[in-house]
Amino acid sequence: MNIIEVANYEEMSRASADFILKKIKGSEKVTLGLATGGTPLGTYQELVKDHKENETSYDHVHTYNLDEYVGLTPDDQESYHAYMCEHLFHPVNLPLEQTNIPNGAAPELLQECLRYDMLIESIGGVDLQLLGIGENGHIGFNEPGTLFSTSTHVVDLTPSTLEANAKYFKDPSKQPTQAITMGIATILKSKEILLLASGERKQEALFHLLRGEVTESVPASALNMHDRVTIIADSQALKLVNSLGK
Ligand SMILES: N[C@@H]1[C@@H](O)[C@H](O)[C@@H](COP(=O)(O)O)O[C@@H]1O
Repeated sequence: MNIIEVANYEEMSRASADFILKKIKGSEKVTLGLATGGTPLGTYQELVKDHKENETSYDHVHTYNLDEYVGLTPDDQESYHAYMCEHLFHPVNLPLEQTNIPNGAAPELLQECLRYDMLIESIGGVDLQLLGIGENGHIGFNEPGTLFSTSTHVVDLTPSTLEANAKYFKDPSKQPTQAITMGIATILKSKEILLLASGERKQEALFHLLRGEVTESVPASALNMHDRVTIIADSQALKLVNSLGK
């Protein structure tokens, strides 16, 4: 695993945007797996800034998001669809027909999971998957205990994940308790993975990922089974690793 330690959130966001831009500029067609949450927001802002300054084209970029809340339609302001349109797709002029996000409002959720998984299978896994990490070590919405062999599935969110993400909902009582997420096996199909972590709240999860055993009780530890993973993390997120792990 390639670990890049940076000073803070802003540096993490710049380094991660540079990493992604190299992929975008280096190929005629590129498939990106994208994440949501607070962590990648700065990265998307940097990509938007670059697009404004350098007119970087996204015409050859196809995207596949990790997850979506069950019950939220794509036009719901609190859906991950809306998040992606607002923070990346619209500002960089990414053709919307080249974007893919699980449909959390699909009438047949199991069928939707199968459709999404086959879509990713059909491209042989994304070229680069961007990941954040949950405080309990989840990736996508794969909660502790998820089998490493899982493909895209519907998940019941744990109390800790609900609590950590409640801040993103104006009315926390409207926060969905289920989500559709790429599975661990789906994520591991990616040709390359970039995981971002910032802040003290992530230090235990990062410690388990980097120094703990590979176990289904820490979903992110599955990344140790992949041979092209880069982690960009700030000093706060690496605090425990640096103090105990050397
Ligand atoms: N499904 C998302 C994850 O993809 C994300 O990594 C996590 C951490 O969020 P944040 O970056 O806001 O800490 O939140 C959610 O659970």
